[in-house]
Amino acid sequence: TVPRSKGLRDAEHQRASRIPSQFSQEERVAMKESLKGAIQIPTVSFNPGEFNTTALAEFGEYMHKVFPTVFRTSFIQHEVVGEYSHLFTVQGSDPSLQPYMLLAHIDVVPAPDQGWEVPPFSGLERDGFIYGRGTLDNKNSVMAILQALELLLIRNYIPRRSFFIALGHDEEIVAPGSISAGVRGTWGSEDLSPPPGKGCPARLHVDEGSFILDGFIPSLKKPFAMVSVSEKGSLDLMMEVNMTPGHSSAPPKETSIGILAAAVSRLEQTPMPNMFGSGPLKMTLQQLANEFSFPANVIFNNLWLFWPLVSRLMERDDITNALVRTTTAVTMFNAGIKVNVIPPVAQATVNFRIHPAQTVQEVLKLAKDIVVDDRVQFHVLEAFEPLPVSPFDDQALGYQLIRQTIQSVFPEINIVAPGICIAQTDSRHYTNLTTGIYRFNPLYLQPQDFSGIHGINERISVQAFETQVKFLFEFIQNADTEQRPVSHLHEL
Ligand SMILES: CCCCCCCC/C=C\CCCCCCCC(=O)N[C@@H](CC(N)=O)C(=O)O
Ligand SMILES: [Zn+2]
Ligand SMILES: [Zn+2]
Repeated sequence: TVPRSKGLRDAEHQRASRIPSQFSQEERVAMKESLKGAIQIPTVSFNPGEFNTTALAEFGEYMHKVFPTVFRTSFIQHEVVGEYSHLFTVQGSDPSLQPYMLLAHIDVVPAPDQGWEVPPFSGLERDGFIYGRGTLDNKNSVMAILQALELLLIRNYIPRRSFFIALGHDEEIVAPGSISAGVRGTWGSEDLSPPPGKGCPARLHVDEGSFILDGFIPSLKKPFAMVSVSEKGSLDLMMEVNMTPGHSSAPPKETSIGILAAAVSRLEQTPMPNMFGSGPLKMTLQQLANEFSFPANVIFNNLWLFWPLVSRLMERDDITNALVRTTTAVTMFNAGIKVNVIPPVAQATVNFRIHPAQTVQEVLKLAKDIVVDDRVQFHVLEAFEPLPVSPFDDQALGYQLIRQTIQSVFPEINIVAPGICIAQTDSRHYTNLTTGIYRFNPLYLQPQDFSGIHGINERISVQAFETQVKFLFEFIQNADTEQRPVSHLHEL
């Protein structure tokens, strides 16, 4: 017989208080319409201090309108932080259980119309998909978290474990002093230590930053859930060349633009070293090894022998290349004042995403050694070291809760593997609060969908959004456990 594992709760308790994640047709229509309404509010972050404040204020009112029960429940405290971020404190019935935090962000990156099949802030539904900026990054999470809570409350749910919902308005802005995630203002300044009365630091923390990945690795037969237990660092480096302006009829051998363009070209043509094998990727691939078809399964089960081949193969694709090295992206270039004036200054900004085996300083030095031109000045605009790896063993409550919820909501997914987020998330601001920081969006993601994030035709299927709500509906209840989850039920 299958030994009855205590699991997260014993069966009797689960049956007595578990609320099934089944939604009426009316609720399903309402949740997708709520997401569409959220997408239609253009909460765009442009640059530090440059937000669409009208849209951000409108979004705050919109949440009140579509989630009335959340806002009128006595054990839920809502605070506006930094004018446009929102912190919900959901007080559980058992104060001995450490709280956790769900994180998402309201702001989105700009979306020029060109290239979009539908206007990027229309929220139009087409062929089962809702299109718009923020459908994957990250209004889907904002709305799914609040929608799940609203549906639970309507069903008289009372949480045992307290939790926070932190909805930031400046996640897409990387700037010194920004109050990313909005909660920083609540928790205090840099140290993020919770003020009195906010309870003990969060026990775990779930944010955007990975997905159920489908089709990212050739010869990997089926999709798998990657829970990002760390994230790459970042370095925003502004390079500048200054020269005496003059008449373009008698130009110098090189202008500031030419000097800087050559420096930038050298950076682009000299990739940072391949660090395969010195980060979480090797562990991810080892967990996936038996999911690959022959001969890949032999290769990934013998990385001690085949790692040089694998590291080279990973370089071929932009996304998997981002897993094996620090990436270099020249994202801004500004220079010149008039066609007949020698340009006094040229500036280029390079966005490095730092592999966990490197540091900001190492990347900065490598960049200087590649540019090798004293006329190019280096200005560090913003930098974050790669994050520490969060625990993902059987005793790691956060990881196991995510894993358990994946297995119940996505029974077809039989691999849940730890990995690294190639982008940055607001979770980097919370390392003072917990070591259990996990990044996972309960959505299938295919490579073509990834190109919609910060790109064109960002979209989410209606079904995927409904399942995301279901995941959170289940996760919040699963988090009520007071025991450590059993990560492996005994098989027959
Ligand atoms: C071995 C398996 C293959 C792994 C493939 C990974 C595919 C990509 C998966 C997830 C990437 C996560 C992207 C969503 C989060 C993006 C959050 C974001 O845009 N952050 C900003 C924040 C900022 N302003 O810095 C960013 O620029 O990173
Ligand atoms: Zn995001
Ligand atoms: Zn983003």
